[in-house]
Amino acid sequence: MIPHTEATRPEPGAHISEDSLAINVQGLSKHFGARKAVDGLTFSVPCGVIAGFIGPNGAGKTTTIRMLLGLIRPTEGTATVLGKGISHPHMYLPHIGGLIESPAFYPTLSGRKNLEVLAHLGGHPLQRVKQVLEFVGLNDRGKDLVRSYSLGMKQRLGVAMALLPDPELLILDEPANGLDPLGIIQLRDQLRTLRDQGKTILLSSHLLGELEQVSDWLVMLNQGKAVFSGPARTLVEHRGALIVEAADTIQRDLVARIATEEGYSVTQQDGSLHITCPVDWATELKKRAKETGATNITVHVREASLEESFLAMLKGAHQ
Ligand SMILES: Nc1ncnc2c1ncn2[C@@H]1O[C@H](COP(=O)(O)OP(=O)(O)OP(=O)(O)O)[C@@H](O)[C@H]1O
Repeated sequence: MIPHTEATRPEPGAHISEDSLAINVQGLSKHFGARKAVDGLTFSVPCGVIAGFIGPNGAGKTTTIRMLLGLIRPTEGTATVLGKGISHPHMYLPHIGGLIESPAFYPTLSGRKNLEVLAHLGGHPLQRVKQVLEFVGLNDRGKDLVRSYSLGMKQRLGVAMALLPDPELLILDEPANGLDPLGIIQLRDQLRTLRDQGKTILLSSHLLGELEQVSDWLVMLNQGKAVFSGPARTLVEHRGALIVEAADTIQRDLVARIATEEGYSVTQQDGSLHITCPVDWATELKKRAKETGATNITVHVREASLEESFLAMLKGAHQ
């Protein structure tokens, strides 16, 4: 499997072959009694991207991650991680690093010692401990006992733990938990560095602004199902808005009618029309406006934020 670099990272809409997928989930379900935590979930993540994994509380993100890490078995469906089926996690676990919920440490050992113990157990070279401590910015606190660490420092140590095996794929569940704003910026840079080394990162977070800045790929979950899986650009471009200024009310009404007939929501704001639609519909709108005689209009394109896209997706708004 060839990891994607800056040059080979998939472009929006590019066809992605199955063997270039780091994660491929097909119809995966996990039921806890009558509760369907994950319900026929299908999505994929290509190699070499940072994939944001988002969804409201209880959407099934952690349950999915637990299945991908081989911690629980699915009720139905299949998935592959690095090309190997999740029914045989020992085939791929040595190549992945995971951080899920609050990682467990030995509180009475130092951060460095915790990593040394894990390196020993996992058969990783001891020099990795220094490298990962430096990478997460904990080198000068490495000698301190973990029980004296702040929440953010424990999160950093958790990321260091996940990096110990120099994994091809990193699965991080809420890694920004407890990090201060500087820590979040540093984490973002660290993730980009790892991606640029060719690694794939699946990252769940409630901080949509953060995910928006760092994700190449997005998987959105709601009630155990994927409501979107694809390049991040596609989503925000698709969910944008057009702000139309017209020379007079007749032309404005003509434009409003074209958009309404197309099924898009149209509102008036400060004398302009606000059309919620894919931003690439601007060309079609201008053409049709001209045909109907609205020749003196200006169309501004406004891409939606990830938050707006996410909310619209959850409401099942017109695409
Ligand atoms: N072991 C379990 N037993 C019973 N129900 C569970 C179990 N684990 C998860 N659930 C339920 O499955 C659903 C999905 O939970 P999950 O933790 O996967 O969601 P999540 O998307 O990670 O949520 P959050 O963003 O709040 O962490 C929830 O309704 C949860 O209560």
